[in-house]
Amino acid sequence: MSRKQVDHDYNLRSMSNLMGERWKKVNDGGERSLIRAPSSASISSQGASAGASGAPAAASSSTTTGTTGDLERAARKQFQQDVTPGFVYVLAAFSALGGFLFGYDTGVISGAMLLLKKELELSALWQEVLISSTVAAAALSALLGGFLNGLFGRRVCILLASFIFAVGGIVLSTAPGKEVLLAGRIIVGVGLGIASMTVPVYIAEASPPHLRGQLVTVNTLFITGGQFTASIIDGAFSYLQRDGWRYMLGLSVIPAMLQFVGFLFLPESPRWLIQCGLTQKARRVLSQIRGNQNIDEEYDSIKNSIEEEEKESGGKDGPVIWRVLTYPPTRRALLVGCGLQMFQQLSGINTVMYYSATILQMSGIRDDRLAIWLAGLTTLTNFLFTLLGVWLVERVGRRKLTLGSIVGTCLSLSLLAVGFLLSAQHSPPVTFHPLDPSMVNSTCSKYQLCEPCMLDPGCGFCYRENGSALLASSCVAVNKASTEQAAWGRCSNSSQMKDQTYWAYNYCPTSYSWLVLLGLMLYLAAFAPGMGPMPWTINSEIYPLWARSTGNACAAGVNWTFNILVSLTFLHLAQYFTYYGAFFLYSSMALLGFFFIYGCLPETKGRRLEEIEALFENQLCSCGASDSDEGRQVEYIRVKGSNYHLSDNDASDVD
Ligand SMILES: O[C@H]1[C@H](O)[C@@H](O)[C@H](O)[C@@H](O)[C@H]1O
Repeated sequence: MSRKQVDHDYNLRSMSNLMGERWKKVNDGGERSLIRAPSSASISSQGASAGASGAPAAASSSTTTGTTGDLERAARKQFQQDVTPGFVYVLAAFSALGGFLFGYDTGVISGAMLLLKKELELSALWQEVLISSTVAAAALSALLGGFLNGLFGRRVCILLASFIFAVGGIVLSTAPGKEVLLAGRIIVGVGLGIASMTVPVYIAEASPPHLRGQLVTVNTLFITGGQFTASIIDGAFSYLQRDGWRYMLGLSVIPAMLQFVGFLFLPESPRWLIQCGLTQKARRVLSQIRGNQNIDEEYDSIKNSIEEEEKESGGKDGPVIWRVLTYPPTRRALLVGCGLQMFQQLSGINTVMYYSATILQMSGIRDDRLAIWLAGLTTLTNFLFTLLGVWLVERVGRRKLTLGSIVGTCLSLSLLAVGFLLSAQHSPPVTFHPLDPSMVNSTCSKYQLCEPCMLDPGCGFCYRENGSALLASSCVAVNKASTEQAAWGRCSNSSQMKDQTYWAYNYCPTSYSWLVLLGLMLYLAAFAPGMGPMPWTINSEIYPLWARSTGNACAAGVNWTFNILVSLTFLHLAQYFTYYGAFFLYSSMALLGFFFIYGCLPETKGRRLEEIEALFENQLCSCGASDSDEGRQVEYIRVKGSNYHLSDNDASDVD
């Protein structure tokens, strides 16, 4: 049914009905009523047909004022709370274990590596390969996940991912050598890629619209929760010098098994079932997820939309990706989805997380173990502020949350950069030039300041501290086996470093560390509620069903690809442009991201999944213009015979 017809068919009768009396049937005896009229912008955003139908809607708008609006909102909220059965929360929690494993497996490796490199005598290259192989495998398998999702459904893919995670965990914890470790890391990466693109889609498809944003964002909360848990486990097992890494890497088997067992009992996405023609099963599942409410209308509307979607996509043949790219609304959605994921990573989140221990060391925490524990503070902050995002997403909407977050991210990155700049400008001089006995790395002795010395990966800064004064500071070669000490001289044996003698690798002692620390905390507070979760949440909702797996697969692939790109280039970037240069670069990326989001990201809050495609019917990047109309989108209440519960799929009228 087109919007034009709908607007003629439905009319607002009386607000008092909403609060207790029954809605009367309108015109054709239809069961639905339109409340709250569309703004001109939202009408036009729904396509030309909507324009002609604005009149009756506008009439009803004029009746919806002041207190009636409040009553309506209160009633809607009440109904929505009444109709949200607990099962959907269980379903979201078990799915989000995939997010937990994502966070745990990507986070735990940094602590494990500290032990691994000693025990297995890993070269720098092997360390890098072990870390990045997982992310590279995830990038590829996310793309494969799109294909598997369409073919076997969401549930099978989540089962497969948790099985792969469990196998990967077992391989890693029992690995006899680095080659098997590498195999284990690749296996885990394959699981990560599939889970990262499937879980948000599954949750979005099972959730009612008023909770969808919140529940999908819970998945990112679990990601950051996994990263936090990983840092605690890293801290705890760092005391176990022998085999500690086996526990760190192996513990992921527990949540993986839990998810696997849980998903043996959880249902397939009803939307995918309908798409596959398994209609009876879809009905059963929908009714189970909705707590046995009457699901006829929701079922019908999903089914109709799917049929319409298929028709509108041109009924074209060929691979889905081709159809996505040649059909303008999905092509635009894909650009927005991939752009968001790209800017999330270009804002440097993983560099900041990875670099947090060093930042803490700069601020004077020299004890390694304490630095590891305090790095846990970074992951905790990330987690807590993601929680804020879960709370905000349905209150302020995706668009405002993402925009606010990227502005804060951009500013705090600039603050971080200024902190590094001031540290560099006040870099302590090298005052002592001992003769390198082995002449292994003579370049180190050429540096006159700490800054260039620490930017050279082959050198470190050895100094003595007396109060706030630095004495006898020298630049010496780093021990290739462990960056925790120098290759020779005073700083070559940590247990013998007496008289307030310290070894600084990768950082310089500075009195501006507080600024860097402040920048770090502000960065996490700004990034975590919006830029962290929103790219995943928004991607799970912006594609029509036929394009959803493919769209999410591409966007997840982009996320992993930029993740690896940013983390692998950071040290080189710092070497050539210095730390402040690198952070200014991330900050400019965030600024670009702001313009992109401002211009191109429409608000999807409260809309039914099948309705969102219409938001991409207009030319891309014309969203900024409709900002002022955001709060005035169309909202519907469906009244079913004697059952006048607000439907959780209340926008189905527009189909
Ligand atoms: O959304 C997540 C989250 O923000 C994580 O903290 C980050 O490590 C991931 O790369 C990102 O995709």
